[in-house]
Amino acid sequence: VKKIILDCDPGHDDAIAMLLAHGNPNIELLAVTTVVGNQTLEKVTRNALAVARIANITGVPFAAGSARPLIRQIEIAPDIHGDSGLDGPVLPEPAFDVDSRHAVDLIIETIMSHPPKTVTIVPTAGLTNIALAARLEPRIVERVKEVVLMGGGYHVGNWSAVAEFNIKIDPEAAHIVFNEKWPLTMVGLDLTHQALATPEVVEKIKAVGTNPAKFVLELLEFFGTMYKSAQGFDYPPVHDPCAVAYVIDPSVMTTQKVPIDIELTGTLTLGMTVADFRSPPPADCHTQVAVKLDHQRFWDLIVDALERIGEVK
Ligand SMILES: Nc1ccc([C@@H]2N[C@H](CO)[C@@H](O)[C@H]2O)cc1
Ligand SMILES: [Ca+2]
Repeated sequence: VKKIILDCDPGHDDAIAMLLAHGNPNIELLAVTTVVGNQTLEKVTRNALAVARIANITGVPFAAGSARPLIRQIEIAPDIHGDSGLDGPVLPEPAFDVDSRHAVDLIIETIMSHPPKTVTIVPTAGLTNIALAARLEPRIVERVKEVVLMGGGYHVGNWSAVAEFNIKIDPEAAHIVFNEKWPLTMVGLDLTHQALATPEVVEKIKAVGTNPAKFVLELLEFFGTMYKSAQGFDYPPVHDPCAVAYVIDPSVMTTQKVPIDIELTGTLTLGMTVADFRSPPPADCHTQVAVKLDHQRFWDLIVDALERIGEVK
């Protein structure tokens, strides 16, 4: 079983990533932490607790983290996620309250209380909490098993011509995270733009026939409408579950070792994840990018997770 910390900003695709992590038997969700991104910290935290209620996630601490990027001004994404950050479905009242600890403290405590190389960090949002954790307790860098994040893109951008939202909203935090020597897998837009929720996928989810599945359908409906109007996609790319899917079964996508660094001073390129494919990667290269997704197997994992979650009233 893979033990993970999910650091997220729900967010339609973050919500589906949480359901996948909760429903898949190979994953143990140790903690869920939130950070400003798709919406304000308050909104994404409330959304995370609502998803926990919908999926009946219990016994897992949910802690709120940074309300702002390290240095820059807040950028949110209402054009895609709406004013609540999880527009579309009616959200229930949370079943439990957010943990009293700060997300950064919960991340550190979780990693330091488990054996070395047993906990995976799965960020699906801006990297502010992860950067702060590495600065507050540098020992987590050696101790984590790996970082598997949704973010960046080696040839694709969505928040600028060349930068992806999770990186660009806090590029200094991303620079810290990508330059620590922990094993890091970047599941970027190059990969996640293949994870389209096509009508066939929607039919399979509909066939599950439970309330959590209905919630996912309502998320995809809104997300799809906004993606069409804002970015001209016929079907929405569901980014964040791709990072969880890699942790579940690395063979669900191909990867390539490549040095990556983050642009901090470019006028046109701020927040770009610059992958240097030029020469064979150095022997000590600790980063890799995700390239090709097995679309069928990816969506089968999500349908399977929903089937295992079953009905929740
Ligand atoms: N336009 C847009 C902006 C932000 C996101 C969020 N950021 C990442 C994709 O860029 C995902 O984690 C998703 O939650 C998705 C689309
Ligand atoms: Ca996200």
